[in-house]
Amino acid sequence: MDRRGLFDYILLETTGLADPGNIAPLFWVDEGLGSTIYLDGIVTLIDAKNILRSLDEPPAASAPLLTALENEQHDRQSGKELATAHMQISHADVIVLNKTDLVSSNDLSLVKARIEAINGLAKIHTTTHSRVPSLSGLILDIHAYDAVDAAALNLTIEAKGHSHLDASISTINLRVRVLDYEGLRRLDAWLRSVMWEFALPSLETDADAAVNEDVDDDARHSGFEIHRTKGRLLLADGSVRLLQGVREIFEILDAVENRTGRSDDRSGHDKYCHERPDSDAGKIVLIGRGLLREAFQRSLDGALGAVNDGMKME
Ligand SMILES: Nc1nc2c(ncn2[C@@H]2O[C@H](COP(=O)(O)OP(=O)(O)OP(=O)(O)O)[C@@H](O)[C@H]2O)c(=O)[nH]1
Repeated sequence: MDRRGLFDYILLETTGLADPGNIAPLFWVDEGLGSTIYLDGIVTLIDAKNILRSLDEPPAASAPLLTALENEQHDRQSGKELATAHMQISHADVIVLNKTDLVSSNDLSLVKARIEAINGLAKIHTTTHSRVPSLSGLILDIHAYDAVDAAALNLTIEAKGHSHLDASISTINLRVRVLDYEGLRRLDAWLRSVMWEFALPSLETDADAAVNEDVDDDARHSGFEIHRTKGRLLLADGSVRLLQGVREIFEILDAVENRTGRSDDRSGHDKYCHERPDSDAGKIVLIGRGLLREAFQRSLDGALGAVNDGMKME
């Protein structure tokens, strides 16, 4: 970086065994530190012919060189274990699904469905010989860590609807009510519990939350892990905040958006958008292992509580 201005992009190709979630936080540096590098996004290249086998083989066979952190993560897992291929798909912002000429269109549909079941957010480009129509916007300059496309969040799951295809890992979509500042504080606390403690706050243990007799044991679900987080939060003052996260690191940013709900670039963090987007609720999308949508939704609703309905702004 001493040679400022000489590089347009840095494209880091990891080994086929790398877990992108260990690497991404290193490059997702706080702007306050003055780094001229930012994490643009994670692109995963998939071999359409071999991917299903890679997803189904046990982790020990697919990833013999696990780091200590990965071992710890595998130890935490219950049920079906994750292959490295799962990690590389779940963290991807863009997926290049290559060698499509080597599979039938039927098999290609199965592969796509399986990928979408794991990661409902990633944009998938099908290719032969990895040829994409252009690099910019598809592979480079994707701004996956600053923009949050409202339409993409809304489409996730509902439209794709393959959430049970992969038992190990999935994408879930949570509704978030319009938030006042207290609600935003509570959401932040909920995210910290979920991402840092791997604990889903239940209404029974959260003294601040309203008592709800419907809560049962699965509301306090654990043994999950979250790989990627994205969200759009609507505030009662009409502004929009964006949520971005990878593994235990997350950030809530002010958004600049136009009417379509498509967010602008990083330069706009300090300004607020006062356009109310079409949908009447915020959305959080989580990608990870062991995510039970109903339990997460109930826990989140409970954590946000009645204060959230008050629409009080300071
Ligand atoms: N039929 C067909 N062959 C392809 C395609 N893409 C790559 N290949 C061929 O597959 C062979 C192996 O290449 P890759 O699978 O890309 O190997 P790689 O992943 O770069 O290998 P490593 O980086 O060592 O992991 C080469 O002969 C490529 O020409 C494709 O879309 N269709």
